[in-house]
Amino acid sequence: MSDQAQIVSASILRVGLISVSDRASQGVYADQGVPSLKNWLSQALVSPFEVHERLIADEKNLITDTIIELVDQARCDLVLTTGGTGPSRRDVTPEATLAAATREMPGFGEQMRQISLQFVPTAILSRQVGALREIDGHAALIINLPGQPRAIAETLEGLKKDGLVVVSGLFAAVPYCIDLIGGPYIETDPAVVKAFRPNKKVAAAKET
Ligand SMILES: Nc1ncnc2c1ncn2[C@@H]1O[C@H](COP(=O)(O)OP(=O)(O)OP(=O)(O)O)[C@@H](O)[C@H]1O
Ligand SMILES: Nc1nc2c(c(=O)[nH]1)N[C@H]1C(S)=C(S)[C@@H](COP(=O)(O)O)O[C@H]1N2
Repeated sequence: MSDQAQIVSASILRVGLISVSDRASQGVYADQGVPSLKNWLSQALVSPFEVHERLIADEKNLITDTIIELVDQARCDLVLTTGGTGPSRRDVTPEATLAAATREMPGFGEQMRQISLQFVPTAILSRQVGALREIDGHAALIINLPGQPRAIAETLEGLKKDGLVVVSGLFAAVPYCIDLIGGPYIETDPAVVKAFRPNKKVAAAKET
């Protein structure tokens, strides 16, 4: 690992939240995507964070532009999208995400489908991806989540039984990923999701 990757910042985590929904963006139903994401983050994160919210239609260029704006202008370290990952013609969030990305992080999509299979057999219909957008002096992790509001907690938190983790939630890997791309140090409530950091040097750097 490079020295640069060891650098951790004490600054606030900036999170972009994008709800991708034709009907919620037209007011046909109230958006539950962004509120569910905010609610989950407020329970899971014990370190400071701020959110930048967007509610948009399932339009590929609009989704790509919104991700780019949140990373490049708002300087978000993490962008979570919800909705538009399935096989319907209007579901274009994965393609739009990859259009904004510099590198894909295939493990996020793989793990999300593993988790979701514990809840619904239709998990394999989600084409959700994880990716990085890296620009001069800044980088962000972008993760697609399914549109069903309940899927947000399911995929981020994973499956627990009698207090034990049966399938690890994908957020367990997010803090270390943010460390590695030079973002702020994130701490979670282990009762919601336990952050896993294999490299003790990063944790030690944070304590000094
Ligand atoms: N932002 C949202 N707020 C509330 N419920 C939602 C939202 N997005 C999706 N859902 C619910 O989850 C289901 C699956 O989400 P999906 O992203 O496939 O939406 P969809 O069927 O393409 O419709 P739309 O884009 O109009 O929300 C939706 O049919 C809807 O019941
Ligand atoms: N955890 C979880 N994952 C899930 C679901 C769900 O309810 N919970 N729904 C599935 C279904 S029915 C579909 S079609 C795909 C794509 O959903 P999206 O288009 O709303 O993103 O996500 C799948 N993944």
